[in-house]
Amino acid sequence: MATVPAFGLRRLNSRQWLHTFRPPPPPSLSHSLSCSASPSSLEESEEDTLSNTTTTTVTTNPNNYNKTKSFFPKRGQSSCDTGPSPASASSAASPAKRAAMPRSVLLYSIQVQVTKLKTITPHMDAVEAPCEYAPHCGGCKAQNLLYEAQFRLKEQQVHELVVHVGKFSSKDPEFISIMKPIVPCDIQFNYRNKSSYPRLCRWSSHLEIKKWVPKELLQEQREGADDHALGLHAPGFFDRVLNVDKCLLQSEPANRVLAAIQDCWRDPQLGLSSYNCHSHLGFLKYLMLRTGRDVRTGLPELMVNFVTSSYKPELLKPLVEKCVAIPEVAEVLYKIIEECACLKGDDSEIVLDLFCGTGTIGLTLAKRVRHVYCYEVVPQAISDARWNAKLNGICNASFVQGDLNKIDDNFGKGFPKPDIVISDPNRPGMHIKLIKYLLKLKAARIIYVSCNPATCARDIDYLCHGVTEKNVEGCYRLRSLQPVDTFPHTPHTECVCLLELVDSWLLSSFLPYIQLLRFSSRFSPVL
Ligand SMILES: C[S@@+](CC[C@H](N)C(=O)[O-])C[C@H]1O[C@@H](n2cnc3c(N)ncnc32)[C@H](O)[C@@H]1O
Repeated sequence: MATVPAFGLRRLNSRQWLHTFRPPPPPSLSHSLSCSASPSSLEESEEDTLSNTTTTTVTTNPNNYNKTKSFFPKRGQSSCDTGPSPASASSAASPAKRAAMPRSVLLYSIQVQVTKLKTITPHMDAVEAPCEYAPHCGGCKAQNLLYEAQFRLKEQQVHELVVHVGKFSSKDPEFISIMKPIVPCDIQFNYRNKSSYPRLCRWSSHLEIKKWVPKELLQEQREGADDHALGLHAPGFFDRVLNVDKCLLQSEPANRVLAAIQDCWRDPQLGLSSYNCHSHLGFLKYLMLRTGRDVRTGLPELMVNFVTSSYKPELLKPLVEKCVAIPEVAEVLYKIIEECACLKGDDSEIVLDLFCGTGTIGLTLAKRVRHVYCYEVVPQAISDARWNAKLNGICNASFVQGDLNKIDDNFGKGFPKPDIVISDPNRPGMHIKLIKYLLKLKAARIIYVSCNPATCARDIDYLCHGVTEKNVEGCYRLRSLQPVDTFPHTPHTECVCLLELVDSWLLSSFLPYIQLLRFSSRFSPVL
């Protein structure tokens, strides 16, 4: 991922994976990292000038990128770099910023040390974050950026990655029709249907002994406030939890359940203790809220999952009684996938659904195809997928549990050649073994769904252009790339890419002409 919009600042994430697959990009691909900085070594007048600009240039060559760099520049942090070349200065910085840059920045290597951070002028797209926890939580860092600016940045990010990492030319006239404009999210809040992730992730709702308190509230805390918290991880701490009564991203019903639990779980009469991850003492560990819909009735459903250190369901009974359920689901992504699949609808096609999770994509398509073969590594997801198929009365879907990073030559023997492959990997993207397999399989169409535009760009590059270092030839053509903003106020963007096998693309492009030729030759002896 190239840049993350936040507070008018831009951060360049680590692109460690590039080391493994590609040589570093040429210097022309460097981007700039914006941060407020006061170089203490510069003269007074220059310091003033520079602190009024907002730019310090740091090259994004992955070899130079310091993985431990924090999201925001920190006091005392220093970075050593060459000043922008006249070329990059002219392209990367606005004329106003360029004019404000001291000459030394343009001509010499500089070391910048951050001594003071101060917002001089808010970014023109800055808005007030609607969530009271935004300054402390860190879950949705882009909340105080105008939503329109958020999704434009995401669109630009996908575009840049597809050009620089995917090596598609933006000058190619066809590229304009391939790159679709981003689909913004209709629901900018309350869209999240799951509010719990692995332990180290800040988005888990945790019950832990260590309550994290913002600095300004420390006094209040010392004056006897409760030291237990149910909420989200404080940024950068695995053992501190910021108490949260409401999260604007999770669904309204999930918030109502959270409020009901917050209301009573500390009641001493219930005898509930929160878990301490250091001493391993305590009962309540995690709370997971998942919003969904009953597939038979379409009625809303909310799953509330308490993770405890021991099995004592009777202790949870009072909390369970407090919980209510009303859901919300966003289905736009599945509609786009279905459109891309362009199914004939005559029950003749075979679909291979890779990384199927609980089978949602495959099952959405199953009623219009001959058979769907689905693969997934998590056994529980496979049994849920089978259950989903049963509930929906779908008999033409098979689910296989297996690790797609460890496929061997036998992979593919269990199903006929698919017409369409759906691949929806998690953030690391597809393993090279799977890419090689797909290039050998040569299905007519691949729909690549991705939650990480960087690995998506890499994988479509491999599928279309091959991997020279590995002697692999690409055989697909990118037909469309649709970014979808499924997670407003966070840096995440989903992409749905349609790739067509070059042979079948040529055939479908020239088929009308071939038919015309045949038709003409039948009626015209000249041809
Ligand atoms: C982005 S989710 C896809 C979810 C699914 N397509 C859906 O719409 O619900 C990625 C899925 O890939 C699975 N996965 C991750 N690594 C895998 C691997 N090496 N082999 C097979 N499945 C894997 C994850 O468990 C997860 O369910």
